[in-house]
Amino acid sequence: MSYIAGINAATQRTDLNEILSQIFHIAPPQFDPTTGTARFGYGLDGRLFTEILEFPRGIDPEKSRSDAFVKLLGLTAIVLGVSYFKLKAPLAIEIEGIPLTAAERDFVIDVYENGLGEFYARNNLIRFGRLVLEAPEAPGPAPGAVTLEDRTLLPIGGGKDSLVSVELLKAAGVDFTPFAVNPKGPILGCVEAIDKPALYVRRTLDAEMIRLSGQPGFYNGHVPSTAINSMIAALCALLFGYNRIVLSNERSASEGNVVFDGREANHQYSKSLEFETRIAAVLAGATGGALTYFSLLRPYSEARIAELFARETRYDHVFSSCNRNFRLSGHDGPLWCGECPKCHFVFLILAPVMQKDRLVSIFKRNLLAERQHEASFRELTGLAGQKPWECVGEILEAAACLHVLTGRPEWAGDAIVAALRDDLLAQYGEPVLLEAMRELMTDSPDHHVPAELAARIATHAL
Ligand SMILES: CC(=O)N[C@H]1[C@@H](OP(=O)(O)OP(=O)(O)OC[C@H]2O[C@@H](n3ccc(=O)[nH]c3=O)[C@H](O)[C@@H]2O)O[C@H](CO)[C@@H](O)[C@@H]1O[C@H](C)C(=O)N[C@@H](C)C(=O)N[C@@H](CCC(=O)O)C(=O)O
Ligand SMILES: Nc1ncnc2c1ncn2[C@@H]1O[C@H](COP(=O)(O)OP(=O)(O)OP(=O)(O)O)[C@@H](O)[C@H]1O
Repeated sequence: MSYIAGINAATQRTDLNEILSQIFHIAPPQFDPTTGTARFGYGLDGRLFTEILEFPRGIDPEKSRSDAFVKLLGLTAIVLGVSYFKLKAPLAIEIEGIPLTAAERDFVIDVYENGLGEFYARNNLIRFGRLVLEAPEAPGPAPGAVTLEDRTLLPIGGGKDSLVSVELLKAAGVDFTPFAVNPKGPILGCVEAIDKPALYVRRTLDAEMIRLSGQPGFYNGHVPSTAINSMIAALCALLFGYNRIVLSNERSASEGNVVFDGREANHQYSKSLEFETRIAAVLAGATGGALTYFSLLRPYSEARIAELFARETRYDHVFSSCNRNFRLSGHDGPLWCGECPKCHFVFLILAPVMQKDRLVSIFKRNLLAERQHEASFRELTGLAGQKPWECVGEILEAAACLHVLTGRPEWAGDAIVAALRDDLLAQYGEPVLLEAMRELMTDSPDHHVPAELAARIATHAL
């Protein structure tokens, strides 16, 4: 199929001439060290948008003038741009005044292609390999090195994963500063329980972009939030002196949801090992190797993280993995909605490793006893449909956990466990489910945790 025909065949909602004539414009960002405010400007289809980041006060203006900070501010402008780009998803992206090396161009294309993979798949938009990026070329490979203090910034998401990192770092004797963008609900509750001073950034998206999203003529969809939060963390690292950003992304996040347009589209792409490798290289390149970025939990499956989480009870009534808590407009419902695939998945992986009454007291109900969720659990375990577009673990992981419960007297009679038991055995067979569970509890060597830290962590995670 020709280039034009390929676009034509798959862009059903947008007229071909319109896409070809549109350009997404990214303006040079501005940063004011006295107020700690960064402003990012975008243009699309005759409209201008502005996104604002507000950092803590007390910034040394010299730090914001370093080549490395200027470079990362530019890259952040580009990464934050995905929210505005997605309104029309044109093929051309024009970047003004932000020079890029070849490696940075590849990174940007990766964010705009694979980072938006779910968005393209769900809107049936053919964009992979077709985006045209116009940006000034950076004269040299990278700015000079910056000096950063030997300190760790730990992004906190309010869920179990970053709390497992908290406990592993504490056990290994590594000090850290909790970090969050737009902290609310469970994030604030977790940071209070962690009991360390935190670093917070306020992020304000352009209200007009939010209003237009999904209106006639405008697309809406998922954006790579971990890429966005990571770039904001990197700016904080340079402004406040941290040489290490430690993520809490599990190995299960590397599994995609569907194959679309010849590629795997992954809801959690910017939590994957592939993205971690790319962003770590870009951050190191921009800082002369001073800033490192890795996920402490990469060796672990979600099932293994659940087992590590269950060892500590102090977060039981403050944490939540339910994404309804993190809507921009806020959320005044319970910590766990109990209705979404993420609630179902987290309940399922905690059940084999937690006392039943403890788990039920966290969720305030027994989700495995509620028959109305059967379809959702069937999707999670691969008995129906596709892996949900949510932050859930691998299909076989969910199936193996459910199978474990069929052998536990306290769970075996619950409606979902009883309803899925025979279908799981018929679909996978017991040897596959048992082997999957053994493999899920075996730590993967495929990670970027520095060797010395990995060895210390492994001792505590035994
Ligand atoms: C909280 C949440 O899950 N939001 C997703 C949801 O958006 P919704 O409309 O229900 O609420 P809001 O988040 O308040 O969004 C309002 C509108 O604003 C747009 N928007 C939001 C944030 C942003 O950075 N850019 C934006 O343009 C949004 O599109 C709405 O129009 O559904 C959206 C569409 O599918 C999702 O894009 C929202 O997801 C948020 C961006 C988000 O922060 N999600 C994380 C909780 C999340 O999914 N994390 C993944 C990791 C993904 C990754 O690759 O890093 C995970 O934990 O696995
Ligand atoms: N608002 C935020 N600010 C900063 N970092 C965040 C924010 N939300 C999520 N993160 C980080 O992004 C990564 C992915 O978030 P994710 O939601 O998977 O983790 P979590 O909330 O710790 O655990 P769970 O999977 O149980 O929700 C984690 O490293 C998390 O700490």
